[in-house]
Amino acid sequence: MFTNKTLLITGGTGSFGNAVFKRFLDTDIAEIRIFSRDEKKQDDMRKRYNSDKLKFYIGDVRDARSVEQAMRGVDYVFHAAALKQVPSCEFHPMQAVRTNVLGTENVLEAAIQAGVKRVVCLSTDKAVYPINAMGISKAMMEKVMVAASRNLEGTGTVICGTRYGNVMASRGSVIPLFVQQAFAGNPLTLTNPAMTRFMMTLADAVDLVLYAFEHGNNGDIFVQKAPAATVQVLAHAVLTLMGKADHPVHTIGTRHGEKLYEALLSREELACAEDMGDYYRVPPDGRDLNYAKFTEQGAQRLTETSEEEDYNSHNTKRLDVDGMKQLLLKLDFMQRIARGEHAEAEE
Ligand SMILES: O=c1ccn([C@@H]2O[C@H](COP(=O)(O)OP(=O)(O)O[C@H]3O[C@H](CO)[C@@H](O)[C@H](O)[C@H]3O)[C@@H](O)[C@H]2O)c(=O)[nH]1
Repeated sequence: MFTNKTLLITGGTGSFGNAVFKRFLDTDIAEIRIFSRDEKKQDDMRKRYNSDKLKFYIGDVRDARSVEQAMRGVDYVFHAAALKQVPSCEFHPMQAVRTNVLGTENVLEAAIQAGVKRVVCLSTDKAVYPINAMGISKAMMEKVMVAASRNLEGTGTVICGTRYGNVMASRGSVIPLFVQQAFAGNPLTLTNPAMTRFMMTLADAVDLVLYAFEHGNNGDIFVQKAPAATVQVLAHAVLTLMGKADHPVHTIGTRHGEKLYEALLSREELACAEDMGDYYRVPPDGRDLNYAKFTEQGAQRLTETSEEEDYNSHNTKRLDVDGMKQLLLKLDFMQRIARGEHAEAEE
């Protein structure tokens, strides 16, 4: 299916990069290029997978030349390189602009120049109604992606995007933190018990990106319909699975730049989204820059009085403690923790 094809993954040494290349490793793809700044992780991957298909490119999406060099002869791109920590982007917003916005421009320009066939850009729910620098920079990344996709008719290049929410048990996230606090005999720290988050596994995130890869048209953004839970439910589910249902839990308050709930689609996007079963597809705004058209043609389905809501972690399917436990047990990490073993966070 992918004979003689070359795939490039920017940010390829990260958790997503690792998960996605494994899906391609056993196909007939000719080459998978791992592009990242991280020499050490590249070396670890080289030794660990020892595959002729894997090629390693040291570079930075901020450095257009490094991107152009890695892009030569590439057919498909997954653009996963990003600054994604909320606090660090909050303190260094221009670093988020350089990597997430300008870096994306570099990747897309290079991909178009090199005649790449398909590019999928990875975004986050934090880009919808953004309130922190990370989300704002990702929202701009999406705008750069959609704008670039407008000029591609007749070129053979398709650029589209995905948004996903929290990846359960990813490194540095709340699930491994709760587990570690419970092991250490410290109270679990809840920011706000009523705060909700979409719950997705890394496998779900990869499925979503591969769905976009297969079905995306220029400028489309795909999201997966996902369940959500409050952090209180999450904490109780983790503790019950560890056999520590009575472990103390403290409320510490909302952190800087955090929302009570996340949205995967804005109200305006949901109004024109195509329901594809497990996914929503949001096509780009097809109006051109002709001023009259842009200002006079409103979205048909949305009026000021329309009751249409956004798609968010408060109004999606809500998991109770049992449902949350079942979902947690899909994770290798949680299965091991539930058996009383030590486990590292999902990659
Ligand atoms: O001690 C803690 C830490 C976190 N939380 C809550 O747990 C939820 C998830 O927090 P966390 O795992 O830190 O994720 P987010 O801050 O939502 O951000 C994650 O999810 C984003 C995608 O939405 C990624 O871009 C980020 O890199 C990743 O850290 C939130 O409601 C937090 O308020 C607690 O209750 N107690």
